[in-house]
Amino acid sequence: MRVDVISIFPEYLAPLDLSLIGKARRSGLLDLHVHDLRTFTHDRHRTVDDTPYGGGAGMVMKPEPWGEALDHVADQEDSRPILIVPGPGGARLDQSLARQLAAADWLVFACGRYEGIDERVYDYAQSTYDVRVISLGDYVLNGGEVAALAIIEAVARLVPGVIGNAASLFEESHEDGLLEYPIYTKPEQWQGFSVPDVLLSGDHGRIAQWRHQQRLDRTAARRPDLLPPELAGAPEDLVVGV
Ligand SMILES: Nc1cc(-c2cccs2)n[nH]1
Repeated sequence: MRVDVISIFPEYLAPLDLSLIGKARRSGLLDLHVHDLRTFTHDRHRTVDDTPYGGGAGMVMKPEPWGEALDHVADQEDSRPILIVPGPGGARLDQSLARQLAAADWLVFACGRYEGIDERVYDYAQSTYDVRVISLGDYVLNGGEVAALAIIEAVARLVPGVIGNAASLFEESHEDGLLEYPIYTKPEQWQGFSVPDVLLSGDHGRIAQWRHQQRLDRTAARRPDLLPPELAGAPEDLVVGV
């Protein structure tokens, strides 16, 4: 998978050199390119913003640098990339959308700052990109970089080979609609807390059943909205492993 990120703060994307994403870059699984939007300005002050037409607070990101940056990125390949513009007004990222994006060959991220990007950039990009506005949730960040990091991590870890043990992708929260079961490791006793006996039993059938029930209980307690319709609204003690 190829990923391009355009930002006025390219150093914000430095964490992508770390851990599993960094390893995927070095192995060639992830072809990541970060671009400084100011590269595509031509004035002495490398201006990327200006006052809003119609008045209002704050500044708007000028269309010209974005147009040049998007043309520069896209003209290196002949396929049609997905352009992701993180924003609070977009489609909310969830595991299903992350899986969809993980199937793409090429993602390009436009990280807005200030009050946002001139609307004509979204219109202009349509001819070359599949434009998507994606939100992390109903709260406002100062810029798209943090959202881009989150989306890239959620997507890249689903690319085959990025996570060494693919089995660990299953039974994660939201992978199949339920939250994950509690996990434990050594020591058996810690600060007066014990590991549940069933996990020490060696009875894999009982362990699987206990873990499934734990997932149902946790989902009923923390995210009842995720429960399947047949269980939605059932009192917690009746959400029995099905
Ligand atoms: N979910 C979300 C995205 C954002 C921003 C993206 C770019 C500027 S603000 N805020 N909240």
